[in-house]
Amino acid sequence: MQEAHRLKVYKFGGASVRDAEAIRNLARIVGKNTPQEQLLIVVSAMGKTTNALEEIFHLAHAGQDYAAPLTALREYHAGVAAALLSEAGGQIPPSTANQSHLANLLAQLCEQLTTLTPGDYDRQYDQIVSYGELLATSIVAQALGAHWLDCRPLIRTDHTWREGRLDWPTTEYNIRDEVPPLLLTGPVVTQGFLGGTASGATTTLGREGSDYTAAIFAYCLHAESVTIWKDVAGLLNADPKIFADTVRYPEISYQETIEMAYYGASVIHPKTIKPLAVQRIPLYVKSFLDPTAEGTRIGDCRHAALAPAFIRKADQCLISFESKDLTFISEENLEVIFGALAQVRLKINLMQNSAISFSVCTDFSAYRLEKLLNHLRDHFTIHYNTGLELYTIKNYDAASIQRLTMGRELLLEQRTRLTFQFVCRDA
Ligand SMILES: Nc1ncnc2c1ncn2[C@@H]1O[C@H](COP(=O)(O)OP(=O)(O)O)[C@@H](O)[C@H]1O
Ligand SMILES: N[C@@H](CC(=O)OP(=O)(O)O)C(=O)O
Repeated sequence: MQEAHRLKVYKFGGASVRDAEAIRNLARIVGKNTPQEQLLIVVSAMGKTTNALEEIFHLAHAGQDYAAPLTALREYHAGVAAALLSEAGGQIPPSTANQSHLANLLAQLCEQLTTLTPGDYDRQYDQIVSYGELLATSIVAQALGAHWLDCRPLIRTDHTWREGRLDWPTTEYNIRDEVPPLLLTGPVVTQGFLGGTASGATTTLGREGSDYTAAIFAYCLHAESVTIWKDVAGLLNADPKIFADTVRYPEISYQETIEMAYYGASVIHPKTIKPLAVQRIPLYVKSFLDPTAEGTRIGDCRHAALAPAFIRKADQCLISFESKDLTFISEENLEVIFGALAQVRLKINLMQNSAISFSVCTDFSAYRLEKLLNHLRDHFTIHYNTGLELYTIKNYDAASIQRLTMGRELLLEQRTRLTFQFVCRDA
């Protein structure tokens, strides 16, 4: 077995491959690599394709007409592929094999949509929504003249549809067996977000899970570094789409980053950091709009006190459970509540206990909430509020709390030495 030395892993998300010009920009970034460096390129679905596929799947599963969004999706991908070929000025050789690869994938998607059956929503979701990454990588591999690698037989997961849990030993064995020889022949392009079960069904790793895929490959191949190319200057102290006056962290530790991702900083998928930290592989967050700019280095470092970080999680639900007979919330009650939350797969973002009531803040899902109520309404009196926001300030000070809480009615508030969190109504 050959070891991949001096391997870099690049991850390009939806925004960086949203149209032909974006893919040409990607090709310029990749072209800066020296021949001594091997490159594995992980690519997400183009633009908002995953949302479009979710909508198509939802309509198809409900037996409704999905022809219009499916046509739009086909034309979008075929249009980008055609633009890359026609405007390549001879740089990208048209390959019949690759053109038919894309056409085959589109035909497979159409075919699979006609075979959906009632029920079994999450499993069928994965079989359809995964086409976003398959299509995008087909186009990008063609544009780069790179090898197209199907990651699904390599990244082995269990049957937790829409959030496949990794079988690390099998995945590591598969990747180390298959990928190093391919890397010797030039850049390899593969899909983010996808995995496969032992029986060959497709799984997905959770929305925005392509960053995690990059970390999985980097871990298994002992990569030198991972770079995720984003539309921002690096890891900032807040999402610039929500907060004004953001500052960039030039360097930040794995631990700070994992906490920011956990609290909801959507720039990095929360599962990305651990595999990299275990092997001390640095993670660079860089701007595909300004590729030579410094960006952020995430690694094993010590740094001075960081500027407070502001994180908002929207679309939250606050659920409170009260014992029906004024008995205290006990460990036995909590066991029942936690068990039910795990069963319906509602994740706790914040929790608080008082004498006869226990409150949890979770991402809102009407379907999962209904299932939870069915499980627990005989045991507890349950109240819930939807349309809420959860704010977290990491490394807070008085001024940052004042800035964020001013004029807001707080429904729940909690602070530790370094973290201040509150739930309030959606502005
Ligand atoms: N702390 C943060 N620093 C930088 N960007 C952030 C932060 N929190 C949220 N974001 C958002 O993350 C976006 C980039 O992540 P994402 O949309 O997942 O990229 P992609 O899908 O292209 O991989 C930015 O456009 C920004 O709005
Ligand atoms: N395409 C998937 C996976 C992903 O990670 O996408 P992005 O890298 O664009 O966030 C999603 O939208 O959830």
